[in-house]
Amino acid sequence: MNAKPLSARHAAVDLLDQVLGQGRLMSELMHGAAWAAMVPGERAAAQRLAGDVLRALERLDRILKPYLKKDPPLRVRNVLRLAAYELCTGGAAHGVVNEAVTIVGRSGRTAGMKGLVNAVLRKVAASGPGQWAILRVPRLPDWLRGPLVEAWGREAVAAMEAAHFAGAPLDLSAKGDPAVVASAVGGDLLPTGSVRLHDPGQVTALPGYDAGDWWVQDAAAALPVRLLGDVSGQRVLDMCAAPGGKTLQLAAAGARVTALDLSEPRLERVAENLARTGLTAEIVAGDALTHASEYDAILLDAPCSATGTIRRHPDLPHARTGDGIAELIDLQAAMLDHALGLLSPGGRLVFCTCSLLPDEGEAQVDAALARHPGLRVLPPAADWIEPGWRSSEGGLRLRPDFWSARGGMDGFYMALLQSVG
Ligand SMILES: C[S@@+](CC[C@H](N)C(=O)[O-])C[C@H]1O[C@@H](n2cnc3c(N)ncnc32)[C@H](O)[C@@H]1O
Repeated sequence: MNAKPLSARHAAVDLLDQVLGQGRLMSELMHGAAWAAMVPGERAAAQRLAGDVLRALERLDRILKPYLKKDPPLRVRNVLRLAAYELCTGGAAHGVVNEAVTIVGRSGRTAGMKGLVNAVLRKVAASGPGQWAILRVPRLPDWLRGPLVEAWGREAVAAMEAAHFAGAPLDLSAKGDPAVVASAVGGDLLPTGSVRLHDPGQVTALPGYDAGDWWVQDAAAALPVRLLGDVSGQRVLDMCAAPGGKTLQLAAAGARVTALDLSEPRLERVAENLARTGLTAEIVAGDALTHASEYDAILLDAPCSATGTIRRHPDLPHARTGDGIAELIDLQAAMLDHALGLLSPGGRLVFCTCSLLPDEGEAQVDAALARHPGLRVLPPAADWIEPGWRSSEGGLRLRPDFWSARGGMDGFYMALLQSVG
């Protein structure tokens, strides 16, 4: 007999265990038989619940602390965190507490703590909602908070933390006229041309999904391609292309795109996205550091810490520790150097990263200017650029606390480069 599919809460606790216990990212985890057996609505609910708990982790631990004399095993703590989140945000106590006790009871290693879970949650049901309303916005873990405070100051980081806690709306990029997409899906047309939905429901059920009229892409992530200007008919290399949001933009703008990426599985997503939208690009599996050809323009969306995407990936600050960023910085510099050698005379290159760390953005461009005497930053010219976005070396710095009244944007850095002489 087949086992009963996991409930959303049970699957959410499994996700929390692996993110917080093993440093895994949620995107790596939502595969396999147990996930496939779940009803789609339950899968989405599990992902949402785990994400909400990770956003609120510090606040939940503060609420639970007075009721825990000893530190419980991680799984029990995660069951308590999830239930506390639901109790503090309007969940019905009976159902929430019962399922928490059931989940703990399923494993011989935790079954002995059913009574504790029940008792703690009864107390949280009474006092938690009042505390929830007054506790501070959860802070980022120290490995990230420290460098961000150094780069942007305490006030800016507090505003970023508020943006991370608030989560992100859904942004779409249109294949054709964004005003038509905005009206079809009932979204807002942003000044930069993206379409924003605050309460989208199921993405694949939105009008125009099957027809490939749009794709999901954060408003900030849609800007690097726009810095390249008119690419119609030009040979453009999307040097780190997968899953392909920027490839789609380039193809929709009429470029002859080569979509290069090291990861074949990730390139399958590029192929699927091209097929759904009816756009074309040459897909190449290969290493950006050895790729050889010549291009009129190159988009280098380099691998990075992804610290700009935390609004959408609240698991990242908890699953990561900051290890490996120095290697990424070296890789970004090597990719940039190699990319400059692939440009035809007068060719343009956009370097960008979805990072909040200046070492992966402003400092990377400063260092490239020092290494390449003929290299220039071309200050981007577009009516949608706000003065506060410009950085001193000539690039654009976007942060999650920008556009707060509109619902924020991902953190991103981008600069338009050209070699002269
Ligand atoms: C930030 S993601 C790219 C996102 C993509 N531009 C988009 O908009 O959908 C970075 C990509 O770099 C790829 N990558 C990492 N090392 C690489 C290498 N040496 N050569 C080519 N691609 C690489 C990764 O597989 C990953 O897909």
